[in-house]
Amino acid sequence: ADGFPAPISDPVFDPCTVYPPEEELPDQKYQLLPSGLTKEQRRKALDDLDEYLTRKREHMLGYQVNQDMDGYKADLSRFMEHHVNNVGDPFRSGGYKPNTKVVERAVLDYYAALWNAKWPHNPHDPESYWGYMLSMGSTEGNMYALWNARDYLSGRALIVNPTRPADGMLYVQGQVTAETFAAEEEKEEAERKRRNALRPVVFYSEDTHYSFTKAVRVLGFQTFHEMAMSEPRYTNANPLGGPWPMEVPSLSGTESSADGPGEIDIDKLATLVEFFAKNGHPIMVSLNLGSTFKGAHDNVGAVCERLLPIFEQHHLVEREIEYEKGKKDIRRGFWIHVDGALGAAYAPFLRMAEDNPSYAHVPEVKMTEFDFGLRLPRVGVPEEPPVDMISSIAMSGHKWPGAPWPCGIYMTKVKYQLKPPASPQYIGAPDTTFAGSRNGFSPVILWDYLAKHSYDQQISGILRAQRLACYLEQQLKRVSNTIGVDLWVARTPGTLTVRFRKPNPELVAKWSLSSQQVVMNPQEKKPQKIRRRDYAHVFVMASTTEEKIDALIKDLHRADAFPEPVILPIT
Ligand SMILES: COC(=O)[C@H](CCSC)/N=C/c1c(COP(=O)(O)O)cnc(C)c1O
Repeated sequence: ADGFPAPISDPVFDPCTVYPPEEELPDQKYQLLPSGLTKEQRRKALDDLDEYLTRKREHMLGYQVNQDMDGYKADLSRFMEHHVNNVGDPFRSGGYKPNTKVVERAVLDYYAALWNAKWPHNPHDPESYWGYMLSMGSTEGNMYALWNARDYLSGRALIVNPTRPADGMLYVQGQVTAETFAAEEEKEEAERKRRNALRPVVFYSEDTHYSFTKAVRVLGFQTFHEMAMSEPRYTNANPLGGPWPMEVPSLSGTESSADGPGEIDIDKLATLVEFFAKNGHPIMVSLNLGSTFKGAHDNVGAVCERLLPIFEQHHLVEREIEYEKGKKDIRRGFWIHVDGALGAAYAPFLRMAEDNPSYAHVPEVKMTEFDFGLRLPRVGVPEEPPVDMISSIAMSGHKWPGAPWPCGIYMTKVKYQLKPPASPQYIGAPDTTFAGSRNGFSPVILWDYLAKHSYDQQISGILRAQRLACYLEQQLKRVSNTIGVDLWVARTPGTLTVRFRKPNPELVAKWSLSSQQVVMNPQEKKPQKIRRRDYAHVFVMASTTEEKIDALIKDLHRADAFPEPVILPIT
């Protein structure tokens, strides 16, 4: 009608009638036209968006992301003038020169030092670290860890035959040499285990982030449950008894894991791992350091101490992988990954505070060792060097540190690093990361954050947050007593989040409260006897203040705050 070219295709119906209504930010305002928008329309739409985001930022309490943008705008807005792209390996300059790889390397070195890795990166030293900054959040880091572990444990070598064109890719299915199982009396049994030796199985707890379910699907990496269901000899042999659980059970609370601390049940993990290890399968375990809903820290140290003897017993500490006739490689048969999306950013500083009396920090629970420095003596062969137990760590940059968009770090060691499946000449660097084009702004954001916050400031920051989480828990308990409603207030010791009964939708939206429904009695077979609870949680981050908590508490005192029909009086 306005003489401009009409849209290539008209909408079959008005988008504003079907998309989820955001009263505070109507779709209408953001519809784009072939003619573009006038300056006034653009300005108004952007002003409204800015106002909405400002209001939400000031009230965001429900997710583990720091809202404090720490003045990045002042320092860094000038970088919006640049198209940066860190395509290719961070440690190779590559063909695309407008990149910030020098900054990315500085950030990676910083965390390598923090996580007790051998640094700087040296491609010729198997023990030195390798890593890269993620263009997504820890979903990418965890997915890369699963890919890394899957190919490492299944004996695959992505080799580029020097005589082939540089982008040649060849998967060679390695074989675990017969010597590995030579001690087995029964040859047929040894042969069966040898066949399993390149069929890895992954374990993670029921409190693990949903991105793992997605990642194992994408990668075709079998969980222990899927392996058990696909192998007839395993299907009815769950060592825990009864049907195989989908994930490793978490520790139980008074009734079930629903009201438990959110940590993995190490006894059950060990029993499940043992079952597959004794059948010859290599093992991947992912552990949470700051779990999604309860902020729980799996006891990484205790898990490693429990599993190493199992790995020793079933030839999973050192295995010979034969690529081609006579070409052998000694590899691990286990991979422990730490999903430190939230906690890998602050756990080192908690451990420093515990070890330094000047911080007068008496922890509710000591923070577990979790990084590349975690080494355990060999069980069967004490003369051998101790075993470094952790193979990879993922961390989000937008959670505890608080980047303005998803980003993070994946870190492993050169000895586990996949040879790049392709070496495209046109980027001038090996394609060792997950993404093609990679965010080059995130390294600058994290660099600026780390340049501004000394270790001392970071220690004080995490101690403040822990104290504030305790304050929040007390205040919620007081609300519960004052209004005479059981709000099921709970905080796992040492974590930054408090969970409680989900309030009404208006308050959930106002404070961006993340919520989750749990079944309190999952063993119950009669549907009418199943008891569910709707929980919300607040995460205390650097941007969380006592004032914000007090304002939330005030809202929770409102008569309509908890409209639940069945409100159990305090017993
Ligand atoms: C419900 O909360 C979440 O899904 C948040 C990310 C959203 S924050 C706005 N957690 C993501 C997360 C992830 C995925 O990280 P992202 O890809 O950065 O979202 C991996 N591991 C753990 C333990 C996580 O908690």
